[in-house]
Amino acid sequence: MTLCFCSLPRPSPLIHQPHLPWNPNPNSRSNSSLSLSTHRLAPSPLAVVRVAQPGAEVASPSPESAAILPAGEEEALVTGPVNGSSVEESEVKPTRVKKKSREDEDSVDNRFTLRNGKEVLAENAYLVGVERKGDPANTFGIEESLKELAQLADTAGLTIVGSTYQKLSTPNARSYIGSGKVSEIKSAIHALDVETVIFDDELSAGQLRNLEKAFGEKVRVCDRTALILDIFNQRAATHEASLQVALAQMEYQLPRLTKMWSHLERQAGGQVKGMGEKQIEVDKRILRTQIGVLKKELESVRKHRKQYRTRRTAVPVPVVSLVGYTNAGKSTLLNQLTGAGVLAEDKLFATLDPTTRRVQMKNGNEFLLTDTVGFIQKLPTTLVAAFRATLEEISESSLMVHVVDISHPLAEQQIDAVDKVLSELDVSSIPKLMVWNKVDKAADPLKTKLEAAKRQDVVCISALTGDGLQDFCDAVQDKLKDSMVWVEALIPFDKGELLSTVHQVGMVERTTAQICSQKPQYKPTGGKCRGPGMGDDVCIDMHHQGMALEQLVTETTPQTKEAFPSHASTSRG
Ligand SMILES: Nc1nc2c(ncn2[C@@H]2O[C@H](COP(=O)(O)OP(=O)(O)OP(=O)(O)O)[C@@H](O)[C@H]2O)c(=O)[nH]1
Ligand SMILES: [Mg+2]
Repeated sequence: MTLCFCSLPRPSPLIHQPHLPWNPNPNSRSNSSLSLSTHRLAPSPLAVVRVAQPGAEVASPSPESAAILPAGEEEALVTGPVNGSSVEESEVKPTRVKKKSREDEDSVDNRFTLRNGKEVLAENAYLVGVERKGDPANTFGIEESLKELAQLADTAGLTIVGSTYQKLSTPNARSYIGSGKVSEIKSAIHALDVETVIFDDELSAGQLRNLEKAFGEKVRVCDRTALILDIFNQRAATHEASLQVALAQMEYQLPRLTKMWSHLERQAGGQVKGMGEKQIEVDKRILRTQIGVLKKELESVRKHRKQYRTRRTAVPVPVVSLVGYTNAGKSTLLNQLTGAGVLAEDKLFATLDPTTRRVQMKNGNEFLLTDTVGFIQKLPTTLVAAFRATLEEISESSLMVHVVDISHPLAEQQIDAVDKVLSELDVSSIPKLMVWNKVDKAADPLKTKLEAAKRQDVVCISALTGDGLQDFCDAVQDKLKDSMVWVEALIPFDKGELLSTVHQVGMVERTTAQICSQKPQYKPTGGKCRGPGMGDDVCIDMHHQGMALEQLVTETTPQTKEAFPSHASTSRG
């Protein structure tokens, strides 16, 4: 007889697939929730994207961006998809383009860069920040925050031509920055041919409007939130991600609709003011309806996703989710361990959709590893709320692995920013393991490793070179064990096939020969217990959590439903 000991995972790890069955075509235009969109209400992307239309060189997604085109002789009206994201046909809006001379065409051609398979016009962007004196929440420091904003702008396809910041105790209610700074930026706009001014903090509708007035209507003004939303919009590749981004954009747009109408007012020479006010109300109502429809659709996507994951819980393999600051190396780690081949690049928000893959450890144990969307400081709350379905992957995992880019000068601040977002999610009860990644890039890798060794719950790795991955798997296994309970169980000799399942889903601690006659309480009802000399039964001791073992036996081997669980004695370990 053989007595073995193993552990089983938390009872409800939910498993999912990266591409959901109800989304055969991620860029499908059949999303009914968006059909209410009118061209005026659709959030306008920041980047200008080239469309494949004969005779049209550039399609501008918004009236503002049309203005950035070099002055041309003639105007033409074309329709075309703005940026290839999942928008409805009805959203495809007429956009103004200019027919240009060959010289103009060449110069515009040179400014297009390829972003996520789309050609994006690299507008000249100028960055503006405010350092709030004595603000304890401002852990990043204004220069670092602006550096990150520059990275975001680069990811969105913009060209940074300059930046500035101002120290203020409180931002100006009307223009966010002081009037002197506004004049300084106006000069920079002329000198550097600036087309977009991006503010590092979220601006109110009034501030946006006033700054646009101050800088002139050819200059687009936006904030960090709009930039992040725009990147998400560019990157959304699945139906679910597109829905979530659309919702976040509409929520962001709702209080800012006045800005859009004031633009039209300018065109009409201020003659339609009263009508405009009425129109804003109508627009807001339409937008609210759209938000409601989107929320409903997302709720059904969520339910679908949940049902799908529940079906996969028949074999409760633990799920480990990778969380962390954007660009920390989560996808690289998933690729190294599983060969998933997901996109990993030196850009912010490379990943939007979660991907789950099975990790097989050397000792035969398995866990599922889920790559998730990265976080960032000042992450728009609308985005966190809209990505609820995606972020549920984290809240339903057995273990969270917080991946940190330890070579980054602001690693500590990034850790705090991630913890802040996590505190908004319902994940405080989930065990956490911290991984210091990119140790190969650290100033002193050896010192960093020694520092990690001193700390509990920290593993030092290089996802790129593969250094420390075995330590990582061991640490994951140890951590998973913490969330399991100890179970001692007898497997009847003639139910030996259960052993492989038990090894797969639990952690076998010990295997011992056990003579049934000495432990009559383990005598199986379904199997035949053999006495000494007649054969061995298998008695296992394992960690599991309550129903997991019952589920395992019930759902994977119904014929042993009566025999196995009734002979497993459980105790919290
Ligand atoms: N030197 C070094 N570079 C790494 C390591 N891990 C990841 N990188 C690089 O860091 C960049 C970002 O890696 P990703 O895996 O895309 O990062 P991520 O956390 O998935 O980023 P998001 O999807 O944006 O949240 C890529 O250029 C990787 O090659 C590492 O251990 N060492
Ligand atoms: Mg990633």
